[in-house]
Amino acid sequence: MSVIAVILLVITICIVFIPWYNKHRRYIKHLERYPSPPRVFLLGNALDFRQPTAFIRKFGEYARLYGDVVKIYVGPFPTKLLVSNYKLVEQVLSSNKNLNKGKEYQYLSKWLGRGLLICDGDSRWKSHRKLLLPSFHVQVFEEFLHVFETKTQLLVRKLETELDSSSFDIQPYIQLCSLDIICEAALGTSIHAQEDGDSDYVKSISTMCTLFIKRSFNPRLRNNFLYKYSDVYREEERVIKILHRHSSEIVERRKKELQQMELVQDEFGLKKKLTLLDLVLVKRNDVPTLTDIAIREEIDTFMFAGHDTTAAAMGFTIFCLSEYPHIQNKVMDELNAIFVGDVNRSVTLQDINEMRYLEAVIKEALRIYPPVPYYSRMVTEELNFEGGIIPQGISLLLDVYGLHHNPEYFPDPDKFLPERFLGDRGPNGLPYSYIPFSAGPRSCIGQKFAMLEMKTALSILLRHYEFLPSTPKHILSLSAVIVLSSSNGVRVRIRRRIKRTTSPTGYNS
Ligand code: HEM
Repeated sequence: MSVIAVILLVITICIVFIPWYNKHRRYIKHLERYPSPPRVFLLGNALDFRQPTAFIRKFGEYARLYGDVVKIYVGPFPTKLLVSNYKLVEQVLSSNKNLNKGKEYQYLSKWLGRGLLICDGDSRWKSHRKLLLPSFHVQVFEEFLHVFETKTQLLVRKLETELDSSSFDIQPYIQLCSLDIICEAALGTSIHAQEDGDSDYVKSISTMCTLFIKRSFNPRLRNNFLYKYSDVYREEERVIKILHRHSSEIVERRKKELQQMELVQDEFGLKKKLTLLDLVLVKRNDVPTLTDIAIREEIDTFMFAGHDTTAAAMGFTIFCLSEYPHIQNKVMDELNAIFVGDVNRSVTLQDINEMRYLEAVIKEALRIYPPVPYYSRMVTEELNFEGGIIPQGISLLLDVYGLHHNPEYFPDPDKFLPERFLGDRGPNGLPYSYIPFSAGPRSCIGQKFAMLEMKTALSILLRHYEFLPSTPKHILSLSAVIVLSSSNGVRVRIRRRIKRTTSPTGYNS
């Protein structure tokens, strides 16, 4: 190697390595007071997260052994804090600062671009959120009830094949139903996921989630340069093409249809055949950053953020109901009073408002099994917390699962007790201890949509079927692949619910 080459190498090292090293030394200094689990040289704690099923167990163990703010190393330096400290969670979520998501979210950026979920919390995010918010108004949702209903009726028919099974995994059924719902409600198009679960689009969504988790905790794949030479990268390129082609085609088709439609404008834009995409298309001229690509990104975001989460919540709610028959009976009493024994009557918004106990049941299932068990925020403005500093560049991993299972906030945390949610003030008067939809400025925009979808779908399913525990008893193996799932399925048994003959209303099994 020539002298010049050596000098250039030294200069490069100085330019790249020294600032990088200094930044991380700062982290070490400021984060000194937080404990950390034992780690491996250069790899840090990465080896603890080779399996998605390890997350819940490992994070639980970290919090138990090291406290409610734990330093995590992914590589040679600390980059994350696992946070289940109520005060810090409140400080982060309620603030208008530090609205950027953690670094891991970038790994979804090829798919979701700068869509609402993963974009930085800047003025662009603010204007898009403001524009999209009216699309999630309850008045708009009345249009979606029909979609929720027809897709759930199809699910009811699909489940008939399981009537004789001693147990089966209900999750894939619900997942496809939820995908059908979000596609029809968000895009106004039917992808017939329940009829063709093997479609490339459906499979690509699930592959993307798996690739994301592979990258998040693998130091080699986290490096953008090395990542480009991996199999994971090639697989990602393949599925992204499928996902983008699908949503772009739909956006283009819908744009043409809208031009041809005779529009009757109301305060939300359209009166008939309203979809989330229509609402965005109608309002696009108000926001210059809402280009064709940005619209596709928002639609991809709805697809991603809106289907797996809701499916997980419904699957776990059904599992809880199968395990707690007396609670299922209470839900049925409520449904009997509302539908007066009619299995087929359509659900109205008025009915939904009356389903208070079912709502408490769903909320309690969201507590025990939060569909997004962890989410993260990047510290962009250093935080003052308990007399110390959390420096810029650190990612805060908010431990929703840990908070929801903390006996201090929820006595008997593993018990399914919907009654916790029947009062007006929430379960304990501590709003940041229960955050399945996050909270504050970047909370879930689809929360009301999801609750409406779940209440409609569950009220239909429960009028048709009784959910029973599987034999032998099924123990869930929880796995956090962005969204909480059970790696051995969500197994239950079903029995057709028969209308009671002794009483004018109600059902029996
Ligand atoms: C039970 C169902 C759902 C759960 C548990 C859930 C949970 C969450 C959580 C925890 C966040 C914050 C994530 C973070 O900070 O990284 C979030 C954000 C978001 N959710 Fe949901 N979600 C659900 C359903 C939906 C639905 C149905 C939609 C759309 C139709 C949706 C769209 C979004 C969007 C766009 C954001 C980003 C909001 C922003 O940053 O401004 N979600 N959701």
